[in-house]
Amino acid sequence: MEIEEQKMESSNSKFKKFRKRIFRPIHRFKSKNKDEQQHSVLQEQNQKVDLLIRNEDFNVTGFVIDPQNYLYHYWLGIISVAVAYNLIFIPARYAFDDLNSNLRLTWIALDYAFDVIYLIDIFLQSRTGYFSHGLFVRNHHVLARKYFSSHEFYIRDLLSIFPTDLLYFNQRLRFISIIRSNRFLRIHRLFEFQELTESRTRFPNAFRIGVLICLTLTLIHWNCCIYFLICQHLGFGSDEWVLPASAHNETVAMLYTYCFYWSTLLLSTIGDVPLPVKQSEYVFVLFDYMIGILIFATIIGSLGTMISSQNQSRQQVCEKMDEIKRYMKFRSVNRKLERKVIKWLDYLYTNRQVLNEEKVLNSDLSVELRKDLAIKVHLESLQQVKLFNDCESNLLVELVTKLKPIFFGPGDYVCRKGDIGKEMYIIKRGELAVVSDDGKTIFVKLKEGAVFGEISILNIPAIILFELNNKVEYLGSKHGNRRTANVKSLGYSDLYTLCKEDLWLVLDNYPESLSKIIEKGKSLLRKDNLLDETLTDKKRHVEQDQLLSVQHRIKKLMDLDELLNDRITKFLDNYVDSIRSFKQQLSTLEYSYGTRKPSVSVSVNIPANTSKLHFYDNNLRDNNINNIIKYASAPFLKIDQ
Ligand SMILES: Nc1ncnc2c1ncn2[C@@H]1O[C@@H]2COP(=O)(O)O[C@H]2[C@H]1O
Repeated sequence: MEIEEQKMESSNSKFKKFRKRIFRPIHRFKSKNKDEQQHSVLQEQNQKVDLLIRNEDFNVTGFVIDPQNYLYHYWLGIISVAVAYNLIFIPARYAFDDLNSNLRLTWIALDYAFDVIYLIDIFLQSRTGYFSHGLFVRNHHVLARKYFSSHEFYIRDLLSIFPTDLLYFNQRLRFISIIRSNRFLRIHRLFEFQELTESRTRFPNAFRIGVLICLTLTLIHWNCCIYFLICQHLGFGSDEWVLPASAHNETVAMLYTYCFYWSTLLLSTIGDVPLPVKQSEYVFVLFDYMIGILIFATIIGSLGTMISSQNQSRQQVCEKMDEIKRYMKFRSVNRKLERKVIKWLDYLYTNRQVLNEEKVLNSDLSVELRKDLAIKVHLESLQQVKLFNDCESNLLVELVTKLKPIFFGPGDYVCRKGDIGKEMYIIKRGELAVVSDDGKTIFVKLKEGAVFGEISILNIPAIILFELNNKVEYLGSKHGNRRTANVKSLGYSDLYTLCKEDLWLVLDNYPESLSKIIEKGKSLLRKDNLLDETLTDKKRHVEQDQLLSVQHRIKKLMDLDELLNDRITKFLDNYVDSIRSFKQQLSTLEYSYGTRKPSVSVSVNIPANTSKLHFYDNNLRDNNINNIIKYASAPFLKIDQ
């Protein structure tokens, strides 16, 4: 009895301990109020996040692959070949037994070579970095831990390399390829390769068509294998639908070709194949037709999308052109101008793929990427510009981001003599000319890389500096900020413009380059005798002042503003003080003289920097106290007793 009681007690205490262990957390949880619970949940979450973001996760600890690297892409290509091999040859070898048994050694070699690739792929996946909180995790311990604890590893990758070939030792399953079909599980790597290539290729549409063809051929191939298996199962020549009895004597190549042909006819829904006889045959054919319709719809749909996406830009262009034509008709534009506009649009839309460069560049790109792209596209052109030859490279980089594309047609004037210059031009493509006023005589031809329109925006001038004795004097360029010549486009030309404000904003930070550019501008003017060099020292000083950019002027104005504020504050202080003292002295006056007419002298205490105010102190003598009070609002009065 005692023993039994002891047993009972010990089992009870064990149960209590067990209960305690199980329910302790629940009790603890119950005891907390809702806020506490939420707090603890948050804390747990924070701890998790803390676990996720540790500095050492981002440290380089060993070999790690960056998925954005081309090496990763190449590897995906290799593993995709291995997957494709299995997808194609496992069903083929299972269906066409001769193919399997005739080349047994080759298959064994290929199978295990690709298995090695599968194994390497597992290793590489465990070393593939990823982005966490915007940073690249490159600690291989962290990567491996994450990969080997993931479902994907167990369900897809490990299972796909599971050595099912061991079943070969079973007499009934000897060298039956289908037992290796777990290798299909690695198909996600094939899709990954396809997606990555699609996003990276320069010919996405051609690639998509290629993928579509491969997919269709694979489906036809599988269907062909299934058809052959069904024929084998039902017996060759057993009815009209299956392969004829003579198929026994045919080579594998011939049998495969026939089955592939049959499968293509069926899946492409062309038909023209023997009608099914047995129920199982009907079911198979029906199933095939349905798959065929799906394939057909996918092909047509994909091709349609591709073609329409290619035509989309052309269609948009046509719509725009129609709109402009409608407008010209509505406004009764004459035929000549209309023809010119149409010709221009035609050139613009047929020769230029990118219509709105700015829009494209400003779309989804970061500021840095936009800058990089602008540098790549324009820097070379800007480096060719002689005006900027000796300038700092950073200046060019800054200027590059300010360039804007502009196009001109044959005979278009880019600028006319006497116009106010607001931008300079860099020729990207095409030919322009400096021409006489009537546009017939060509003085100079300007070609690719040349720059023009810089003179009027460089501020070598001030338009009018002095107006002494009714005589207007000019400094620097005799034309001031006006265009010095007519520039005409000879054919179609692509130019980049750089506007005056942008240029000066950038040049502000590069004073050395600024003086070099000004010197070059002067030498250009000197060549055409457009530079007034009879500058006195004073004029030079004024010239320099004129060269100050808008920013400098704004800064000066702001300084002036501060100075003015200071003065006003001082002035107000003085004003208050003098009012106070005036009131004191006035009350003293009233007290001393009573009702007698005061005889006072008023001295004006004006702050040094204040302009003179006219007070009529003589009047004060004649007026009474009220008059004095009236003048009290004037600040600078000091009344002596
Ligand atoms: N003889 C010339 N050779 C090359 N370019 C010129 C010549 N004369 C004028 N230009 C350019 O034509 C431009 C007309 O506008 P700008 O005066 O601003 O700047 C002028 C120069 O860049």
